[in-house]
Amino acid sequence: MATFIASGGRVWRKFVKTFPLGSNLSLKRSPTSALANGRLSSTSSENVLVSKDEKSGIATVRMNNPPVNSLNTALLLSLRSCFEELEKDKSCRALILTSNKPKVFCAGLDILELYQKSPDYVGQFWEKVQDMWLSLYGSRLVTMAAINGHSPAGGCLLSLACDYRIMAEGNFVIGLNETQLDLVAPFWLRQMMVDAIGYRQAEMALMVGALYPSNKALQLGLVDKLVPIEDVQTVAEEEVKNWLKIPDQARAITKMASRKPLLDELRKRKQEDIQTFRDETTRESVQLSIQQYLDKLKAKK
Ligand SMILES: CCCCCCCCC/C=C/C(=O)SCCNC(=O)CCNC(=O)[C@H](O)C(C)(C)COP(=O)(O)OP(=O)(O)OC[C@H]1O[C@@H](n2cnc3c(N)ncnc32)[C@H](O)[C@@H]1OP(=O)(O)O
Repeated sequence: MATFIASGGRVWRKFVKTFPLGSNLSLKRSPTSALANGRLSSTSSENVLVSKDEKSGIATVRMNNPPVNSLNTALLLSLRSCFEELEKDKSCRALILTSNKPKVFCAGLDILELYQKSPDYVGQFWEKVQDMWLSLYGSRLVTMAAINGHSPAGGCLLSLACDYRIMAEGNFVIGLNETQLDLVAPFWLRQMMVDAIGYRQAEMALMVGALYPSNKALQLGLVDKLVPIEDVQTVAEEEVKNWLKIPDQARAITKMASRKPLLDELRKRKQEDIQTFRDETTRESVQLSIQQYLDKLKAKK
């Protein structure tokens, strides 16, 4: 039986303040997890579970927002807060982002946050998406997406913001399907897709809102490695350890040099991007498409 330290370090005490510890403090870990050998700190909010191996400095962040980890306001705030706290924690060197519920990594933005809401509300919501992305994409840490299930739209956004993507084999999809909802992926999301799979493939994928099965995603370079679902976490930990053989400072400076232009561009155009999102999302025809998409999701059952 592992012992969990809920307030072992500065970062965790802060978390306890931010997220009152709930009944899920006894974070479940895969018995094969390499972190089982280290000293583990853990804490939890209701929607994000965090554990950190003190020896290696590897944190695992598990999204825990049933049923499908859709990114609502609360989850976006928790993720951002968690990324920022880990960033400040000098002993933290890497972050593995995964789902506490295998089979769905993240279903993307919570569509209900975009449906029948005021322009001000959706504008504020979009700013939370931007801020969460800025904190993950701009992180000094090694960031690894352990994609243990479906990862459409905002789920793909989270994955693309990481340095490396390991996905579960099988019948899971990933991609930017925004146009299927009558939405247009913003420039910074489109750019990450171009950077990952190249201009032509990204252009086609974005236009048709393609969702790719994991083997096709590997072929395109949208993900970097495919493994059986039960091995996703272990392989992510092994991969992180390889990355950590590189000196942190040189790796982080190199990462920032390549990401700074896109980070700066969003910072500069933040208000314009919010305005576009507000205008587009609240358009009557887009609201109708969102309603139809929601109906289609419900009819699936
Ligand atoms: C620049 C200007 C413009 C800019 C606009 C730019 C926006 C760009 C950025 C990103 C946009 C987005 O992410 S838009 C979101 C896009 N997301 C998607 O298209 C994913 C939709 N979901 C799915 O495909 C599936 O749920 C999937 C993830 C594969 C899991 O399938 P499952 O069979 O396991 O689960 P389901 O039965 O489908 O779902 C369980 C319940 O969760 C609900 N649900 C599923 N996905 C949901 C979601 N995203 N938001 C809310 N609710 C969701 C379902 O309706 C069910 O509700 P009940 O029936 O009540 O139980």
